[in-house]
Amino acid sequence: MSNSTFGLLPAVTIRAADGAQATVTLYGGHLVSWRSSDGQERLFCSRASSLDGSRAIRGGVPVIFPQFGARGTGMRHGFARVATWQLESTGDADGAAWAQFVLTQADLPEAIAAAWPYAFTLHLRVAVKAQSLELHLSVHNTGEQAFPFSAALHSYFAIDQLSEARIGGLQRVRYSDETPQDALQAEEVLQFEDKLDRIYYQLPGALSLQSGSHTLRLEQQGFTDAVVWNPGAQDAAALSDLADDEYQRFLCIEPALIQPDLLAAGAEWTGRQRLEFT
Ligand SMILES: O=P(O)(O)OC[C@H]1O[C@H](O)[C@H](O)[C@@H](O)[C@@H]1O
Repeated sequence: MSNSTFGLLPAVTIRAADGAQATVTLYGGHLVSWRSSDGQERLFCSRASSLDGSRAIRGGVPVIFPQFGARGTGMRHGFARVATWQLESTGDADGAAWAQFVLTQADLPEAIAAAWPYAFTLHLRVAVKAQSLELHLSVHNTGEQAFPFSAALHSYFAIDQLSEARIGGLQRVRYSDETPQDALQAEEVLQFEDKLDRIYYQLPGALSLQSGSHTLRLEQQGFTDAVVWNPGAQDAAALSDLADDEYQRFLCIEPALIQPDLLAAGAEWTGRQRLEFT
């Protein structure tokens, strides 16, 4: 483990013995870089992103908690991605390097804590080895009152070209988008070249993302749903923290728990994702 910086943000870099590495900024508990053991950067981060703690990082893996998007009365996508986490522990296990980060109610600025007055502890564990990455997010209700929450890992994967990327594992899965009716995906492979913003519910199994000669397998547990998002040309142009052409270079595939779950006092929820390139 070494301390580093990413832009102006303090960060922690972990390295496995085989060369796989990951960098997480304390701001957001945000995984900003994942290099598999072949040295390839697997995550996208916008060259126009703020990297000074003034707003969420555009890229990497933002942690979404306690609300997804505008589905609630709180901050868009919640406060976890703009709060400052702490490094709790690091280590090695079976050739993997890991680091665990923690965020509690006490770490929140007063106004945010007042607007969401529940006692909680979030843990994010990041582990890398060879061609794989494991992310564990847990939510612990440390208070005496139940609270509802949604959560997601808003991963931005680096791809060669949007129009050529292929997502598998979504056939016959129900999704919602901006149209009024939910639909079932007919195609075996999802391929698109401009804006797409869908929530797929109750995934039956693993997903795959093929880009160039690489195939990424995505497995998730605890997170029941997955969001697939790319802003496309027009929305990308309207995002000040994304360069106009950059939408072609990433795809967000986000393990998510969209319908708020009610977490009882003392209870804990864990969502896991395992990513592996083949
Ligand atoms: O711009 P942000 O707040 O980071 O949100 C970026 C995107 O996140 C999710 O993927 C949503 O489904 C999109 O509707 C949203 O545009």
